[in-house]
Amino acid sequence: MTRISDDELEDGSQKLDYLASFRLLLRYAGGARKTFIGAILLATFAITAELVPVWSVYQIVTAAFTGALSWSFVLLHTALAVGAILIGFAAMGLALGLSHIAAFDVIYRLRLGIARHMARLPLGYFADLPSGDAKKMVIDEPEKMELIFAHGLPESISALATWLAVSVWLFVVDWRMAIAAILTTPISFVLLSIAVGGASKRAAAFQSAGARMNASVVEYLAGMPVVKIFNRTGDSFAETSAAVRAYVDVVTAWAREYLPLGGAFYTLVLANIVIILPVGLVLLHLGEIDLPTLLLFVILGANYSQPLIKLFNQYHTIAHISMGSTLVGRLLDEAPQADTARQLTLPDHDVTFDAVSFGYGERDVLRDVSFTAKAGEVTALVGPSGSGKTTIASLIPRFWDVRTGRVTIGGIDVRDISLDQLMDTVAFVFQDTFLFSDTIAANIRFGNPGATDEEVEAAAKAARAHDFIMALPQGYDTPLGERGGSLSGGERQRIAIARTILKNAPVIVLDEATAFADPDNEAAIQEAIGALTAGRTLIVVAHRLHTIADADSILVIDGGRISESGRHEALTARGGLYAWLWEDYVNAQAIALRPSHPGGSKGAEQ
Ligand SMILES: Nc1ncnc2c1ncn2[C@@H]1O[C@H](COP(=O)(O)OP(=O)(O)OP(=O)(O)O)[C@@H](O)[C@H]1O
Repeated sequence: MTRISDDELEDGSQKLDYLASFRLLLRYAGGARKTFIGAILLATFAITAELVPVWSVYQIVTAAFTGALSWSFVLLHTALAVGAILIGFAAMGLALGLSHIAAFDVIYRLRLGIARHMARLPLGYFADLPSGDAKKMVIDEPEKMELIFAHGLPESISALATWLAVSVWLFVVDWRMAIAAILTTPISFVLLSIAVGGASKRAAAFQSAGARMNASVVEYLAGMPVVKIFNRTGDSFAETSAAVRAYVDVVTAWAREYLPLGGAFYTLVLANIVIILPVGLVLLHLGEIDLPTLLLFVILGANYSQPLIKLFNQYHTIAHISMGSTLVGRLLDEAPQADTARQLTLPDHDVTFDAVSFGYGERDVLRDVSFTAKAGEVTALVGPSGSGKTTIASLIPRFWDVRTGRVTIGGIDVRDISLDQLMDTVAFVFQDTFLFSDTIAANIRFGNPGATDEEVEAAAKAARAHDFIMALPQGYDTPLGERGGSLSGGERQRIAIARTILKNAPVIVLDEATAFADPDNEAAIQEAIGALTAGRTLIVVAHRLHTIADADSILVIDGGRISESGRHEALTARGGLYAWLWEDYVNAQAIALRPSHPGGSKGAEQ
């Protein structure tokens, strides 16, 4: 899984992988490599050009002391200084332009790579991935990397290159003064590495506290109806407020640990004047250096470690972004689902499970499941909650792959059928119907983008959805709210069935919703399902047992195994688990429909 586990989050000692973003950069740089190198060279040139005025002053002062000063000399060096400033300014602008072009190129490729990779992961993976996480991976995290790729990288490398070049120059001018100028730098770096080490240990806790705070606020807002109905506003807000407090605590602890040493670093890096000046004055007094050299070190030496501050300011950006880049890296390392380009002709559309075992992670859920759902028949999966019915259904379109055994369609292992062909062959109606924020017609047409208006309407009629659609003010052109929120649950499911009818897939898997038990809707949904059946392999995960009393085959799932199978009459007569489930169901229905419950089954749902 790409999410950082709770244990990792709790354990603040998890170290940051500072190179995570750079690894992604190398992987997706492609043709942008040259542009990046160009940007770095230009930025180095620009920063070096900033030193020309200092060099010019040094030359003028030296000339003044040696008696070689002339107006033309001063003018030449002034012109050089001004020219260098202008050229440096232009070069830096160009460097940033290039680094942005390269960064957006890499981020575009990275986003595409993540999206392509996600499309090749088992579909079940997304059931476990909160939709916010998916967006974070594709949109937000790559976006943040722009700060590293477009700014951090060229600025850091050019700052380091410039610092090294100036160091060499200072050593060439006078090695003793150069040592005096550089002396505080190693000490300040030792302090910084201690500060960074301490802060990086808290990085995971920092990220997790931030993520929890966000999640808590979003949940608080999203769960407002439930919070209000149960009158838990105070408790619920207390939890959100605790999450915000926890974040503040982590940030404060981080700041307390980082700031003293971090502050000492910034002070020391720029404190070399306290060494340069006394050492310089002694050497001047001894006649070892001349005044221009002392001035050069005072002007240049005192500030020359400034680029290093720029470099280490990037540390915060990199630390902030590395955790996200690590998650993106882990997502990209998830094994994709094996696929084949072969287009096969399936001899028939019988679906067979052959000694299938499967589990989520370490946990076994299905054990040695074998059955055949015949084309043209209705096969029902029934059993207690959590017995594995939905899991069996989800192995058919390869939402997950089996652990052992095989699932076949027309005798061919689903893993040998291309994913494209498999998706064309199998339609899956989910318990939780997903509708897009688009018109009703567009939602139905999603099953077959080429369908005409007449075909869309015919599918809606077959799904018993046409009448309620026509009763809406804009009919088929009625826009739906987010996730179809403006329709009732039963209406949403009939739209989903219409979409499936239009898809016209030979194998249909229907994970029956439990929630829509009001009699009108139920009868309509039953008729809609009837329309799906003709000539197809229909596999229904059934909760309301009377809906499958006529099924050609009923498989009773218990603890991940098939405990019984047969038709309704035979199974009820057998007196086993199915008979018990049926009796239980009939009793529950009788209670729900008793006149003392005016709301009927709806009342029972509350
Ligand atoms: N994505 C998942 N990750 C981990 N465990 C899962 C996942 N999906 C289901 N499970 C577990 O697998 C077992 C079987 O779940 P499944 O949804 O197949 O049961 P079910 O018979 O369809 O239940 P219900 O009738 O309540 O829908 C359950 O214990 C469930 O907690």
